[in-house]
Amino acid sequence: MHTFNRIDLRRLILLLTLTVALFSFFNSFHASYQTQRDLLIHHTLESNRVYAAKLRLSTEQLLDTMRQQLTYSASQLAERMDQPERLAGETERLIRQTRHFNSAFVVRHDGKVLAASPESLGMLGQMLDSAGAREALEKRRPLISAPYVSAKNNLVVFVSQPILAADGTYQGYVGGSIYLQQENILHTLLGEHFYQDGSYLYVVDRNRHLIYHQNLQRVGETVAGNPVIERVIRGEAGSQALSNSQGIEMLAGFAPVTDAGWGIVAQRATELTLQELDGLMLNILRLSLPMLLLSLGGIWWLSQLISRPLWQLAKSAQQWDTDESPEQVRHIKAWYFEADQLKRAVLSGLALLHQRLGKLSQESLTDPLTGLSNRRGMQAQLGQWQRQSQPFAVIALDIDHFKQVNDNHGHEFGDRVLQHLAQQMSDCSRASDLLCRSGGEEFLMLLPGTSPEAARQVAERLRARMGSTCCTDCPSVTVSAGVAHWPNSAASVEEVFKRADAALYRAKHAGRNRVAVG
Ligand SMILES: Nc1nc2c(ncn2[C@@H]2O[C@H](COP(=O)(O)OP(=O)(O)OP(=O)(O)O)[C@@H](O)[C@H]2O)c(=O)[nH]1
Repeated sequence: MHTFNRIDLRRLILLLTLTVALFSFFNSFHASYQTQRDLLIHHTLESNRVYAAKLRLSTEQLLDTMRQQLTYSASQLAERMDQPERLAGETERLIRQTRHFNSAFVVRHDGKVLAASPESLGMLGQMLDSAGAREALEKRRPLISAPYVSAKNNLVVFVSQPILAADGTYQGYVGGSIYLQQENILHTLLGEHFYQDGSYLYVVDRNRHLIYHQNLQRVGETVAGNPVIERVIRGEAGSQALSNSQGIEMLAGFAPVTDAGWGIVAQRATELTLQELDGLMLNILRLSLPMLLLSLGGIWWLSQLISRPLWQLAKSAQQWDTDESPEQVRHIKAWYFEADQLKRAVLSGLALLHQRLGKLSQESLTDPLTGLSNRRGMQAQLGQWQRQSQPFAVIALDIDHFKQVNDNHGHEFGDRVLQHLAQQMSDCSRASDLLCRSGGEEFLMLLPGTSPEAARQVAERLRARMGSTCCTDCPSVTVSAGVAHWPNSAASVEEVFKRADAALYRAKHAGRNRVAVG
């Protein structure tokens, strides 16, 4: 019983295969998650890099067009610096026709504003002293200024072109302002590319000032400690995962606009990118679930199929001592090698066991000296006759003066006499009779379906044979016998044996070598 409390093979197989199956499933799920994650991050970085590079080209083209416009204006104005209407007309044209600038100016070499559009600015005739104006006057070459706060308190970037007379004399410059914190050409150019999926971009100048950002509040802000900005203002292009100035993980692509000293950064929050992955993995899980359940069912079924023969063999071990067990074992379907070998071994073991048990049981019911039944053997047979209400006669036999035989001729001789009597009993009886050595030199013959008289005759015949035929080298040995019958002599079986014993006692007392009927 104890062994059956232990975990069985089926559960072990189930445990093992389920562990392996679930481990493999989650391992491949995890690997798939990691691969998809890396792929998604790689794709986002790459698309942001390509996107930044594309906008860099667009921005460079825009700046180029602006310069061409201003170069054209400068060439038109070189000989007309003394014609205010022409100057005003040109600044107006720059604003209205090109739509590149929020305001346009023609400034004399000493900083005086000769023309300004829109007129509402009220700048005409003023002396400019802003950073952009000073820089343009000092450097006297085409310029894109760093962002600065203009005279009208706008955060601007100023693009200017020197006006040179035919002899090369510097006369001033013509330029346009881009108001960074208002609708401007950069918004038109960059804003239309703004993604709706959480991607966004910004532009910084060489001093890390934001000159374009979707959030206008941030324009003009200086961003420090951002590795991508550091790289892009060094002139590098590429992509990088980073933690931005607000501590948010970002996937950024970047490209420098070298001429202007600007850097364009396109980025998307890593978390937003990976949100797609959660949905993707859930989908994978949902799609693979039916297969997983099917596999688990298969594992359960297979584990049962594999363990069943061994379990049946193990269970049969509880009943190996019964006569039915070989038949039960034979019916076990041992469909694979090990189970088949075990079944064969069990069957041959069982055959041997039953043979031994049979022999042992035979030996336990038999008297070893004479080969007749002993008392236990006789009881077994008697029980059967009683159940069948089978009448029988009893002959109780006892060798006369057997002690003397032993004393005079030795114990071995005595044994041979006992064997001889057994032989004679056998010769005088039928196959259905039960012959038994019930004690030392006491014997019983049970004769089923035999009348008291017929039994007496058998006893008489036996007595006569013993008297005349003993061993060749020994004096004649006689026997006395008492006969009784069940149910004629007594109602109970115990009583009928007593009756036979009593008859034997009488035969002894009457002089031995005779038969008495009880
Ligand atoms: N050789 C031999 N002798 C046995 C065996 N079993 C019992 N005996 C002997 O049988 C003898 C029986 O003696 P008793 O019971 O005195 O009976 P008896 O000498 O036959 O005398 P009565 O029965 O009165 O004729 C004893 O001496 C036992 O030792 C046996 O297996 N072999």
